[in-house]
Amino acid sequence: MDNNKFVEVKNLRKVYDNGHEAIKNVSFSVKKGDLVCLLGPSGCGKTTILNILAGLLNPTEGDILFNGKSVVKVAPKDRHIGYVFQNYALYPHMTVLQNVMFPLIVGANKKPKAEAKKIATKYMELTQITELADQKPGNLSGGQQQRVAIARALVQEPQILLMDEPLSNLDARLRLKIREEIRSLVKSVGITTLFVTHDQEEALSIGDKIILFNDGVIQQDDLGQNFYLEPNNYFVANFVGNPVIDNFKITKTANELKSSQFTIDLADLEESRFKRELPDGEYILSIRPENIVPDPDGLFETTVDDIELIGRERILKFTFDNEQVRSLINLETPIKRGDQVKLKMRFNRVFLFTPEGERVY
Ligand SMILES: Nc1ncnc2c1ncn2[C@@H]1O[C@H](COP(=O)(O)OP(=O)(O)OP(=O)(O)O)[C@@H](O)[C@H]1O
Repeated sequence: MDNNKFVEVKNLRKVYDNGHEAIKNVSFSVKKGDLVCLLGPSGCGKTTILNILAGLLNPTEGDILFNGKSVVKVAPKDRHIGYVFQNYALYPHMTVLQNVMFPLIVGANKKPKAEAKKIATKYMELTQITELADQKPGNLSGGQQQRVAIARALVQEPQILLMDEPLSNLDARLRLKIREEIRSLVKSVGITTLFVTHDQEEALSIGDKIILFNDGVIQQDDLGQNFYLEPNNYFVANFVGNPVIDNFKITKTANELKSSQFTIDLADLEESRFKRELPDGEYILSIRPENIVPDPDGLFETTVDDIELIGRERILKFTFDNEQVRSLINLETPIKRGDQVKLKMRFNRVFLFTPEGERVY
């Protein structure tokens, strides 16, 4: 048994009946006990993958292995999976306790009622809903319903937990609280978890690793910090990070990178960071807003269009080639709207992409 490949997805493809190819040759693996976030914009195929893992959808091609064994032909109920749906899917006419016990009192492996109640009680304690046992779902808050759905998914002690945007119906503050609770709960139970979200901050905060998708293709499968520090391509660089990364159109010549307002000597970049030889031509230079900062020796001068306060920091906004660009500065720096500032780039934090999005530096 290879614990590094507790879940293994191999060359998965899904073409829906209408011909839409939602998943295009996707392969990844999940380590036993890890909480992995499947991240990506709406429509990128996250739910399709969860449904294939759960057995609710058949793949067009490819294989899925749990613990080294292919499950493609195994019925959903025999895959030992817990699924928490976006809308919780609780039974409205049942109490919380009846909802949580339900998976244990139906089907071939049903347990005696007393035993089912004992197990349900254990998971209701873990998810802190014991005192809600006799309530109906309609009387519960979103966060409480969420906990019931998680308890119900865990009672069968599945080997894998799938969660599809489980926090999307909660308000911002509750999302932060519940995401921490989910992480600590799944870690204490030790269950291998795949958690779908479109929210990069959520993924960065709870994922042991993140798999970022776009248009049915994996863009990066990595530790959270690497999406930030070493994005694989232009899409990743722009999807992850808040405020979003700054992009500048540049032209490369033999010795220089030239934009409409600044010129960088190629000798100022680190040779070892080039991923390949760069022919002269058009590229995109991208840099995170905290790495382009006011400095009297800056590369270029610009006017501050606007300033946004975000907690302990401020975002300076300016216009470059008709696009908005941002610089992240601390609260104390005495700069105000309308000021002229010179901005300097930390060259070792610059990325270069081809117009097609390939990272070349
Ligand atoms: N039954 C279906 N028939 C045809 N196309 C489908 C079907 N279900 C989903 N799709 C399409 O497949 C793509 C992937 O859908 P999926 O629901 O997996 O995306 P997602 O990343 O989970 O998005 P969201 O966050 O909006 O749920 C989308 O373009 C969607 O329109």
